Order: sequence, then C-alpha cells, then structure tokens
Amino acid sequence: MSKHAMSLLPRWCSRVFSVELNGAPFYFAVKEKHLGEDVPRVFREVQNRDKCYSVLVYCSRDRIKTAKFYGELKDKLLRDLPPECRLSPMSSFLPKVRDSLVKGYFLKGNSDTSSPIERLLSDLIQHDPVLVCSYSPAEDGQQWMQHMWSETASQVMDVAKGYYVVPSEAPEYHPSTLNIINSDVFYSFDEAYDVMKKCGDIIPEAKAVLELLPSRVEARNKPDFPVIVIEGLDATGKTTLTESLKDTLGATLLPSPPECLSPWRARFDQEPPLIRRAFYALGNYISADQIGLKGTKTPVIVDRFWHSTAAYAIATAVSGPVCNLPGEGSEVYCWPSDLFQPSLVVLLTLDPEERKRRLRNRGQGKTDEEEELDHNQLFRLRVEEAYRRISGPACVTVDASPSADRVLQQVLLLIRGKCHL
Ligand SMILES: Nc1ncnc2c1ncn2[C@@H]1O[C@H](COP(=O)(O)OP(=O)(O)OP(=O)(O)O)[C@@H](O)[C@H]1O
Ligand SMILES: Nc1ccn([C@H]2C[C@H](O)[C@@H](COP(=O)(O)O)O2)c(=O)n1
Repeated sequence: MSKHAMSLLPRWCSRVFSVELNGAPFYFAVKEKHLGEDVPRVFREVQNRDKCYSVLVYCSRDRIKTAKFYGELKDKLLRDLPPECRLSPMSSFLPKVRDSLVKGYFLKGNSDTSSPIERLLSDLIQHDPVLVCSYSPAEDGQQWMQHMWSETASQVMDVAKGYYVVPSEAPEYHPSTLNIINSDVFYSFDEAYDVMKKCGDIIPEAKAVLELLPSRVEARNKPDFPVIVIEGLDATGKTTLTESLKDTLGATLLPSPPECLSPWRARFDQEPPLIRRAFYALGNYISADQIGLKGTKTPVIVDRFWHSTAAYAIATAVSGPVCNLPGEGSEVYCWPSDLFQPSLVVLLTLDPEERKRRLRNRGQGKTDEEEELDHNQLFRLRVEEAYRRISGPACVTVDASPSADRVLQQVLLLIRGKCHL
C-alpha cells in the first residue's frame, strides 16, 4: 500500500462513506467489532452472488494531476468495466474536517463479472493513486465486510483484517462542502494563480492565460463612477438589460469573463472543476483591472462577476436539494478580500417556465450547463440560493418577468437610490 493511502488509515474507522444511487446519498461507516448494527442500506439489496468494490482517489501532492485523474478514471471505468457492472459516485470523509473528502466510485458486479473487475482494479492500484476496497458477506452470512486491497498483491488482500460496514448518519451538509474552499471557489488571486501556474506543464493554454493577468491584484484605479453588476441564470435578460443600461447611463459595458479570455474559455470548460473554476476566478481579476480603468471615465456595467463564479461552482460541487448547500453565513459565501467590490449587484430572477420560453425563442444552441439548468431543477435552485447567500456585496433581487423596459426602469430606480446617479 502506498504511503498516501497509508495516511488515510489511522482514522479509517472515523471516516464516513457515501454512495450516491439515483442521485440520493447512502451513508455507511466501518468498524472493527460488530455490535449488532443493521446492514447499511447500500448493501441490503445486494444479493449473495454480487460483489461490490470501491475505488477512492486519494489526493497526492499534485492537486492538478489528482483532479485530472479523477475525471479520466470515470471514462476508464465506463470504457473497460463489463457493461453489467454498475458504477455510482462515492466519497469518503471525516465529518466536519475540512479538506478530508476523497472522491471515487462504487462498483457493483456479480460472480460472472468479478474476474474482469478485479483484474482492472488490480491494475489500477499498481499504477494510479487509488485505494481499492472490496465488500463481501461476513462469515455469519448476515453482515457485510470491507477489505482493503494491497497494491503489492494482484488479488484481494486485507490489511490487518476486514472491517464491518455499519450504517452512518447523514452529515449536516453535503460532504463536498468540506473541500469547496480553494478547490471549487478561490478566495484570493494567489490561490487561483497558483493552480493556473501549475497547469502550465500539462495545459499549454494556461501559459497564455497567465500572460493576460494584471501585474497588480488591486484594481489599478479606484473607479470614480458607480460599478453595477448584473447577475442571473441564462436567459433571464442580462444581455438585454446591460445593453439598455449602457445606453441609458452612457456607461461602459464589460462582459465577464472578459473578452481577452474568449479564445481559451471552451478549452478550460472541459477541465475538472479545480482548473475550470481557477480560470473563471482569474477572469474576475482581469475584469477588476478593466473596471478600474474605465470607471474613472464613465459608470461601468458588468455582465456577471464573482457572484456567478462562486454560485455556479458551489451549486455544481454539491448535489441534491438546496438544504445540502453550506449554511447561510458560511465562509464559503464570502467575497475575496483582494477583489474589487462593485457598488451594486442586481440578481435577475425568472419563473423557470418563462426562462425556458425565452431560451426556446432565442433559439441558440445550449451549453452543457444550460442543458443542466433546464433539466435539473435542483441545480437551478442551488445556483439561485447560492447567489442569494453570497455577501460583501450581497445581491439585490429583481423580478425579470415584466417587459424589458419595466425591468430597466426598476433597475434604474435601484441604481439611482444606491449610487446617486
Ligand atoms: N424582459 C423581457 N421580457 C421578455 N423577453 C425578454 C426580456 N428580457 C430579455 N428577453 C428575451 O429573452 C431572451 C434571453 O435574454 P438575454 O439574452 O438578454 O438573457 P441573458 O441572461 O443575457 O442570457 P445568457 O446568460 O444565456 O447570455 C432573449 O431572446 C431576449 O430578447
Ligand atoms: N464571472 C463569471 C462568469 C461566468 N462564469 C461561469 C458560470 C457558468 O458556468 C457560466 C455562465 O456563463 P454564460 O453561459 O452566461 O456566458 O460561466 C463564472 O464562473 N464567472
């Protein structure tokens, strides 16, 4: 067993394991002794002929490689496992311990598929940063046990002995919330920059992005004019409103991410969250630099800014209902201390049916995330709630269902009240 995997062991019995079946999480823990606990739900429906396995990707010191490998692992498992084998997202974590989450997959096969599955897992454990366990009924035929594999053997081998699997309570918040800070959301230029810099060796485009970054993090000038950010889900009317505000106020309109990043955006959208979110976070610092420049001459309207970066990242990292999000007031929703704060942030909200109607009428192709927003009601609700929970500055919600002109008038009122324009 590698030294990284060994480092997970001392608190192995304090870890909680989560397996997501059809979008719902099932939790279990492991114990050295059995005290008459029930069989966890994940194993209750497993037949005796079935065999289950877990593959967890532990964090090596190279976070970039780990993040890339996690994405590639799913493709590899889907490609190489027998088609009858069922693959579910899995994680393991220490409750309330930050950065303790390790992610992976839970595999369910049967006696016909166990040989090819075990061959694949044996190969993985010898070449990749994974910790493999298998699960089988205990001698009494009632309980289930977890056996940790050793990388030196190409067959199942328990380290010390097997552990009993027992049910565990659901944590207060989704386990992914433990690892959000500086993996999904970055709270300083340096943290996001560090990720992009480390990407330079494996993603040539990262070097081009680094060259576009401002030399100073603080906006070069403090704008004399108000800076207004317009936020909202796709097709809530941001483009329509920002164009009108530009004309009405004689303002400068800045899109976000900034135009200079457009050539690289599609490339970074394919990357795992760590890299993709670092790209968007850095985009905000470029925007802040541009705001500093333009805001000395005219008011500035910005189409999306940090609220979007954080809200989409948090809502993607966490799955399930809104109550799985980090609680209101969590540090996850804090504004980065080194990022320019706009004078006003307006969040446009729209009834989902009307939003779909506008999307249909607009008739453009949809990005993967727009598809997700369309089909996954829970994702949409999580993004909107995360928007509302972000503070410093918090956003002011405006109902975007009236006519474009009415929405404009409503937002102008807000701007005049808040920014004395
Ligand atoms: N208040 C409104 N009433 C009716 N239709 C509107 C209104 N505002 C915008 N629309 C229409 O809805 C569609 C989406 O608007 P728009 O492109 O401004 O949204 P968006 O938030 O910028 O979208 P995206 O983030 O995907 O670029 C467009 O066809 C636009 O003409
Ligand atoms: N400042 C920004 C702007 C955008 N994003 C991300 C969030 C979504 O993934 C996507 C939405 O952009 P659109 O499709 O409306 O162009 O871009 C961000 O993270 N930060």
